[in-house]
Amino acid sequence: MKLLRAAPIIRFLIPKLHQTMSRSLSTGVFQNSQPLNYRAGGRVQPVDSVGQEQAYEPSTGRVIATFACSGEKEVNEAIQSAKTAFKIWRQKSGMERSRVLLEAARIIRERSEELATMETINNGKSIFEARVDIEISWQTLEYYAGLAGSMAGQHVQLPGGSFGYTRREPLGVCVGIGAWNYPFQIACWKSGPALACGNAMVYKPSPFTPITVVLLAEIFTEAGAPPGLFNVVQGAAATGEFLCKHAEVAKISFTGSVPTGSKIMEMASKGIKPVTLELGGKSPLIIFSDSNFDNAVNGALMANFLTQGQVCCNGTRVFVQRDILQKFTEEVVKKVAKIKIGDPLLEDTRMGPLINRPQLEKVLAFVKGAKEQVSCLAVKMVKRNQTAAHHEVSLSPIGECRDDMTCVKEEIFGPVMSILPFDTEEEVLERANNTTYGLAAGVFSRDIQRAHRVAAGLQAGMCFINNYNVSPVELPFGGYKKSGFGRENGQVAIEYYSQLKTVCVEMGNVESVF
Ligand SMILES: NC(=O)C1=CN([C@@H]2O[C@H](COP(=O)(O)OP(=O)(O)OC[C@H]3O[C@@H](n4cnc5c(N)ncnc54)[C@H](O)[C@@H]3O)[C@@H](O)[C@H]2O)C=CC1
Repeated sequence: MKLLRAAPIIRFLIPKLHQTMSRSLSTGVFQNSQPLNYRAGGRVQPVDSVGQEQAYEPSTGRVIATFACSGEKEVNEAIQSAKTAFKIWRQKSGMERSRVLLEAARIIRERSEELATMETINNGKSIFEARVDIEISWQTLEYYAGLAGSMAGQHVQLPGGSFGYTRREPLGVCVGIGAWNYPFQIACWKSGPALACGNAMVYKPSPFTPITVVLLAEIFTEAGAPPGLFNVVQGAAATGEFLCKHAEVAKISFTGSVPTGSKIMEMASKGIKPVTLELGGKSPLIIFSDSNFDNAVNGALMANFLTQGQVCCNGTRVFVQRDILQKFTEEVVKKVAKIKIGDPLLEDTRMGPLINRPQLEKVLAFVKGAKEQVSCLAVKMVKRNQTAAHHEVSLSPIGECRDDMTCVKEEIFGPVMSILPFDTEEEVLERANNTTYGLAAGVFSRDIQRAHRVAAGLQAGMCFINNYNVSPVELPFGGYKKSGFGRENGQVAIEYYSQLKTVCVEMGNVESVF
């Protein structure tokens, strides 16, 4: 997400921007020298491997870490480590778990500048955005710390003084598999509710971004979590499959692409394991001509260009009512031209490089295809450093698109906004819903009845009215249709990391029918 997450906090952070941040690392310096797997409360080298991966600093193209992908034995070691911790952790009261999560949140807050810097180095997003991600991360742990103490069942009176009650119990060892666009934040979105419910976790980050999640593991240990409560295995698809197929795993929570989500569901089905799938999107953002114009333009920028456009819930199909189309497009183009692209560790940069060369090429292919089909109103190509393969970004609001264009139908995962004209509410709603995805949607209008009516008609799990890409941890987040199922954030996430036991108590004698 995904920066669904950021806007209120961005406002909150602006004053801090002017402070001079003491930072020991600059671009082109960091080199990982420590083991990146974590189990039983410490960093370890994996006991076996299925190949090797390299992680890059996107802004320079430098290799910053080379690591072994964990094999079946190492995955099993991590799961056994989690099982050991689970036995201790599940016995703790909600308040005891809460204290550990609060302490972890406090440490993240204290180390936020260091964590944000590492996230920027490994992911390429601007330091400004990385700070927001870290802020959301500790807020997530605080929120679930708050819920941990109040998880409770129901008491139900039955005839003759008998009664029943329900207990909300943890699932066991949960697996988290994360994407590269929000490495630290996704790990907190999964571990926060999982640990609050009394589970242990084995987490596999994307091989593109292996660094910061290990810092999270260390923070949980420092905060007082039993050794093995949060473990990290590194690797790509093969390692992920060992995790998904392991008999002792109770649940899988995944963030990533639709094809991988489908494979994970298939593997989970063999063991009848519950899954939460947070997948991609091609979300619509509908702008009516009666909306507050400046807000609508700003909303469209927030919906498309955070984290270089690599956000699953981005509103990449921007439907604009025809009478304001030209003015809107001109204003967007003007503002896009001013976005400061550059070294992501510099304070005034708002857009860094894409995650890697293949992602850049994928985005450029979409832009090329679109240019052949429409007259692009603006395509800005930036090549900051010819020698660094990864250090490029393409920024493109593409004007007057049609629904049948590839760039309008497929998830690009880059800084490309497609602008589509529309005339009526009925027409735009039908076109907005004409997609196999359903993660997010937005509507800008001053007509409150219309705004709510359109939100009710949109087939998406997360709808915004007069804003876009804000996601406070208090609100559930997740998709409709091929964008997945299950929810992260909000109170409801507790239901996805726990199971309900019913206890039926007889206060009288057993009346046998035999
Ligand atoms: N929903 C979202 O937030 C995200 C969506 N995406 C979409 O996915 C595209 C590809 O990005 P990727 O990182 O390659 O996504 P991916 O779906 O291939 O990988 C996501 C995670 O799943 C793991 N994985 C891959 N294959 C697996 C398997 N067979 N079993 C278990 N785990 C497996 C990966 O190692 C990674 O940790 C992007 O271009 C974008 O369209 C990517 C990142 C985040």
